[in-house]
Amino acid sequence: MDESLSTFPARAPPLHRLRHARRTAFNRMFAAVYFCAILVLLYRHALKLIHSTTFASFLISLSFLVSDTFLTFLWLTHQCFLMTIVYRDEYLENLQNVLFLKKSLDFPALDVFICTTDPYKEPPMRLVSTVLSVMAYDYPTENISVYVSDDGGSQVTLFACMEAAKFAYHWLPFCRKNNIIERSPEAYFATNHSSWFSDAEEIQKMYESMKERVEQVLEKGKVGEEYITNELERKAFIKWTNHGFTRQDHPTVIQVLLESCKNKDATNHLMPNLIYVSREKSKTSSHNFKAGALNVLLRVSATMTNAPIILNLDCDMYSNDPRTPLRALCYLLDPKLMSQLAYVQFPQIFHGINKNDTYSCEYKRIFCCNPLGLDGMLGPSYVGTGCFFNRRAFFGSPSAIVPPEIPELGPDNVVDKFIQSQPILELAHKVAGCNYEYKTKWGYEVGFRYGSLIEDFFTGFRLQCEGWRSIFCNPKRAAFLGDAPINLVDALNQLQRWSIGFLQVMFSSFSPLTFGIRSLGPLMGLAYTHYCFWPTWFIPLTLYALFPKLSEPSFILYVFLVLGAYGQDLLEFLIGEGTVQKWWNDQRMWMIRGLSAFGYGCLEFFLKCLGISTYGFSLTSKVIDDEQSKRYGQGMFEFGASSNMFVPLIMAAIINLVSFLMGLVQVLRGRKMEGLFLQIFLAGFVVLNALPIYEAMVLRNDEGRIPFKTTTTSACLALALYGLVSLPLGNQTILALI
Ligand SMILES: O=c1ccn([C@@H]2O[C@H](COP(=O)(O)OP(=O)(O)O[C@H]3O[C@H](CO)[C@@H](O)[C@H](O)[C@H]3O)[C@@H](O)[C@H]2O)c(=O)[nH]1
Ligand SMILES: [Mn+2]
Repeated sequence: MDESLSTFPARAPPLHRLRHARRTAFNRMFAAVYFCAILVLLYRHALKLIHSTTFASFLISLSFLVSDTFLTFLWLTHQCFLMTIVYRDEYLENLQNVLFLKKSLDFPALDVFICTTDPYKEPPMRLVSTVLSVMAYDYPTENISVYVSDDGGSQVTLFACMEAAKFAYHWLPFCRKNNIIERSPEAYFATNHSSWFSDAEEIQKMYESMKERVEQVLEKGKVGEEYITNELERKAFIKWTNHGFTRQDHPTVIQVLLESCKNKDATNHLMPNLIYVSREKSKTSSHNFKAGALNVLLRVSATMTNAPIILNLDCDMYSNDPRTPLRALCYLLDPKLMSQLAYVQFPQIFHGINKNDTYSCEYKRIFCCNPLGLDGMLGPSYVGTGCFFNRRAFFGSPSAIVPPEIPELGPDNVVDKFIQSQPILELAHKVAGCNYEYKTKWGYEVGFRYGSLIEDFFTGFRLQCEGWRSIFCNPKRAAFLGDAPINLVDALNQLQRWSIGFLQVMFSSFSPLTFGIRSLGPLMGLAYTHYCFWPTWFIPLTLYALFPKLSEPSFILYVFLVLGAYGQDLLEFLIGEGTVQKWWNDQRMWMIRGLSAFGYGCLEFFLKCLGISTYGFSLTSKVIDDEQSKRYGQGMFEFGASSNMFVPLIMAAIINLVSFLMGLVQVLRGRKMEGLFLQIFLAGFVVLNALPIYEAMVLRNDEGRIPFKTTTTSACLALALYGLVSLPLGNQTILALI
């Protein structure tokens, strides 16, 4: 397991260390006990099924057996995250020695891919900060090349990149001289550090004036004459004036904004390469969203720099620590690991999350907890950003290379011409064309994987199936920081897209073992959703079928299973530096997602399977509205825009409230508590979770409240559902309730 320590040549100092978490022993024991409990439960369900006397009880027993078998499967898959939890440390100080031993005295070249799509949803200034944060890495600057992919084909984005290039002239020396840690200018100026350095004020002025220009251009939607400073720039922007240049239909635009062998900064240091790429688009071809963009960058960068190491970032994920590439190198340069290692994944960490993370957008499990467990096995999934790749991994398994159609794109090709030379630019344009991949292996066997809306997971999954491994690197100081959605609609839209992706990964790569290990983890939420929400669609039905006597062993089993799962989950969450309140919001959000985003995602997925509809990539908005952000800070739920997704949610909230109140009335009327306990307990639990929903339905007047129309629709549907469910059950249930 500990490949780093045991196999390192005696002379070489270690680059990293691996530690096993002590809690795995407990996890394994607990899993054994829990599994026995599940088996007993399933056995009891089976017995009930065999001995059922009426058709209704047969159906109910069957549904319990089927759903609990499914849950068992989910539980089993989740165990992969808990059985082999590992932690890692890196020794950055030993890197130089290792490079010396390898006789390659310089650090390997690094190509950074940054994706952006829509300047109105992804503010260009955010992109500028992300770009600058990597350009200013503590790394030989001439070895860094930053490629920006603009899927929006927007001149505003190109303008922002040009501004970033000009600002870098001052920013890079400033960071170097003052040893700044926060190298995203936006993040740096947002804190109060500026007064520490004499030149900080001046550079802040430059930053503000750049910001003003970019925002003015954004507002106008195009780059006016007054912003163009030379002929080269004019030539670049002329492309947009061509007839028929639209976002969905335009030729490739590649603009080299900085070339390291030519451009120097204010202190005469070399600058990194900075290249803007907007791939060709046409309405008639499929573009494969982000993975499509990344594959274009993979080829364009191969023609220009072909660095052996690639860092992929989303436009809003700035680098928060200038030594991050060195950290990744501790693995990527490890002689014993490197031939098998496809990528080093850092967690996605979000800033600006409110105190208790109302929408549970930290995704601690997906991005922090689960990868620790996966790292002990084949390695973490690739999550789309903050990931350093070995370029070679995109071209077949570690043992057999799959050559690309032209040798210039191969991982071993050495580029010996200037980036801006005619043949290089010609080839770069050619490989960015939208028909280039036609009848090739790109997207399936070569490059980033196509076919799902979370191509990221798919890509990592494919690499692991090919025999590569990956590493999870989780330093104390967050390596990358990004924005999370701050309203419910955005948070749910994001998850709807993910859930479609998970389903796709699941169905297209079915192999019982890997299937669970790789892709189902996040769907574990369904398990909790099931336990808590099984009753809310069928309250009367469930109560009828559930165990009226609290002393029944099945009931006790259920309590153990529910509390056991919840308890272990809470523990894992707290160990991951979560708080109880955050955990509470997190479990609430799992229920909410189960009732909205997951449901709609599944529906969309099956409609697509049946060929009825198709889906797109609804981009997560990164624009922050002040009022909204204030309410977010106060921890209020922001419903805002009316969305169908809220309907099932509000229905569940109403049904549970009614059920809870009815239960209470029964108790007050003096009925025996025993039969009602479950109703009151389960419905009460849901009611407690749904408090912000009731508040947003009736008590609030601000923009974030639930639209009246959504409330009435949901109430009517809830009534209809109640009628529908009570009908076939007839008097029995009604009697049971009265
Ligand atoms: O056609 C497209 C669509 C999206 N993107 C880029 O993809 C990135 C992620 O899009 P975003 O809307 O921010 O998705 P999120 O749901 O916020 O992102 C999470 O989920 C994605 C998968 O759905 C992952 O790729 C991301 O890394 C992860 O942060 C952004 O940089 C986009 O610009 C493209 O380049 N082209
Ligand atoms: Mn994002």
